[in-house]
Amino acid sequence: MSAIEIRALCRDYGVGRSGDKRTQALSDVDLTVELGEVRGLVGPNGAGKTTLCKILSTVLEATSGSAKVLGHDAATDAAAVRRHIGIVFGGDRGLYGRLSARQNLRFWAAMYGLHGAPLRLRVDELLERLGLADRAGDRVDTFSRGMKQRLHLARGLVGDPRVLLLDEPTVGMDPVAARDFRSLVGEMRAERRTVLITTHDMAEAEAVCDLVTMIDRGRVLLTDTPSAIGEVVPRHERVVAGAVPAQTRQALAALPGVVSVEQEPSGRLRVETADSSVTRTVLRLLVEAGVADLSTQRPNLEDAYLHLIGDRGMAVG
Ligand SMILES: Nc1ncnc2c1ncn2[C@@H]1O[C@H](COP(=O)(O)OP(=O)(O)OP(=O)(O)O)[C@@H](O)[C@H]1O
Repeated sequence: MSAIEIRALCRDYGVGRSGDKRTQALSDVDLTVELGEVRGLVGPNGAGKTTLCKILSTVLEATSGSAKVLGHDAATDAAAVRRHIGIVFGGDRGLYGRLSARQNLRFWAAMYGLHGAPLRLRVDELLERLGLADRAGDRVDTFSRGMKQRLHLARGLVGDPRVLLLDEPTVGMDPVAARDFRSLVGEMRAERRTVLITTHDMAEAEAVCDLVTMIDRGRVLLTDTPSAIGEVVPRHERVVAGAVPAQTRQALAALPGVVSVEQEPSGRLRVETADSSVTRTVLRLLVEAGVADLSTQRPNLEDAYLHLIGDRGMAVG
């Protein structure tokens, strides 16, 4: 049995009163996520990621097709699906700002049917585990975004779910908070929980996901490991160099086998080459010109995203 099994899933949003066109948010989506896997779902704004998460979490019905969690159908067996999933959204949605972290968690634990000593124990364990114990009694509206996200994750874990849906979990977090959050996702994997994480952030998908599914305009484009997806872009190698003299830059641009020479926002020069022998020539030229700030790169997931989807809805960094 797979953790998530989606077959021929379609979802249309209705016609407005003015009779304007229906939006097909999901078209014939097939997706299988195995137990214990961390799967990324990446795509631009409006790709259908949230719609898919909503169907899996039983708050939205599909127009046709099926979505199953641990073998339970989200449409016909919603109560069983809800018992097995935890849902974590980005931002402030779903937190009670005027209550403390502990009060929030106790409320949700009660919603999951816990009470008395087991409820208190579970809440205190989660506060401890997510590094919120020191601030457990403080109002949530005094929390930083990273702390709110950890509280969201605690909320998602309160029912001890086998499957976690994380919808843009690190949106708006600073890099340190985002890194901490990603290491928590690593812990979820170590506990053999299945995680489906939607993100715009390619670095995040690359850092935490076993497999990534790219989706655009409601259709699945491809599913593969982050590094294999990096391979779908033309296999140019890349040299990035800082403080390159203008003369050397011109010489590089004129070299046969150099595909492009561009300045990055950081001011460094990015040289794409057709193959590794050209890369060696580029490196030699740069070293001879006294350039010390040098690195070589292979295409990554972000390049693949831009190649396949373009820069619609892309959030970089
Ligand atoms: N309630 C709704 N009524 C009508 N159309 C909707 C509704 N919700 C979503 N849509 C449309 O369905 C499509 C998919 O939206 P969805 O929110 O699932 O995308 P997304 O990939 O989550 O985007 P984002 O990254 O912006 O959150 C979009 O064209 C959107 O405008």
